[in-house]
Amino acid sequence: MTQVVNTRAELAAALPDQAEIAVVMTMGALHEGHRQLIRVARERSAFVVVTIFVNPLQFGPSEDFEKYPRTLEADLEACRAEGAAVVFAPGRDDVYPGGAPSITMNPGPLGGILEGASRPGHFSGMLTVVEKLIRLTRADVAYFGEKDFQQLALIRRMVVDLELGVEIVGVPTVRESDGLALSSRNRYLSPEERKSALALSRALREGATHADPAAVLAAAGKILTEEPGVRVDYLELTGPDLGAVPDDGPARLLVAAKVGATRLIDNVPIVLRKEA
Ligand SMILES: Nc1ncnc2c1ncn2[C@@H]1O[C@H](COP(=O)(O)OP(=O)(O)OP(=O)(O)O)[C@@H](O)[C@H]1O
Ligand SMILES: CC(C)(CO)[C@@H](O)C(=O)[O-]
Ligand code: BAL
Repeated sequence: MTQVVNTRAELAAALPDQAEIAVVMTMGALHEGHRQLIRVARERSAFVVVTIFVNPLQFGPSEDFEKYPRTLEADLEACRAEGAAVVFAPGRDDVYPGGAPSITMNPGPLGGILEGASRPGHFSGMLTVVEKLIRLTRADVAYFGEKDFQQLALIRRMVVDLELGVEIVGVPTVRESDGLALSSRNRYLSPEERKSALALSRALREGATHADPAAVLAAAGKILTEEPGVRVDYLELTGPDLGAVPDDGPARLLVAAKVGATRLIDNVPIVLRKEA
């Protein structure tokens, strides 16, 4: 039985004293990517809390907070089907009882690059709510998708730097059979735009067939520039922790682009090899 709670008092009353508590945080409009996070959490923990909250603090003034898809009934159905113990779907006042907080998280240098450069304030708002939700849910372990790779890296860093005492588990990106990374924002795409959006995953896949950094970026970049419906924000190769590109070994290839009015992100792991 899945219990649905809306206030922090109801949430506190629903949490167990003994069992391990796992949390999957979402902004709703649940898809197979979210469901995979819940399934992975359920494999280990009997008590999984799913949070559904469209956090105003992480949206810029010209971003899509108002039009972000809200599909609560279908989301609750998905949480029930995946065996969540509790769904916490708070209102704004339950998360920010004093109104917009005056003290927020500083994401540090890692928050200023890639997504952070394009979305000022986004990571501060994201970390602020994630820290709150970790405490409100009394989570022992929290699951996040690799689709939002920089978000995952920042959360790991926050948990270490602030000693939050919660385990963070990353879950590989779930894709459609044609490669498109599942995202709630895919709903914004027209059929034509959806075809263009496939260039992101195609570019990453093609890039990952190369082992030399320049060849990786050239191959991925070629596919993106050949797709007229896509405007690239960044295409970057980094270390596995978003640091410097290693000479060889694991790295990450990340892309962000606008398809029509919709901004999409994707990334893949990649293994670099020194040229002989
Ligand atoms: N395709 C996916 N595979 C695995 N995890 C995912 C996927 N899409 C989202 N997630 C994860 O689900 C959690 C909640 O994300 P969120 O509710 O923002 O969904 P989203 O699809 O990323 O939405 P948006 O399109 O707004 O970015 C995050 O940890 C996110 O990384
Ligand atoms: C982690 C999160 C739920 C915080 O609002 C959000 O950034 C998301 O859905 O990825
Ligand atoms: N999926 C990350 C949350 C956001 O784009 O605001």
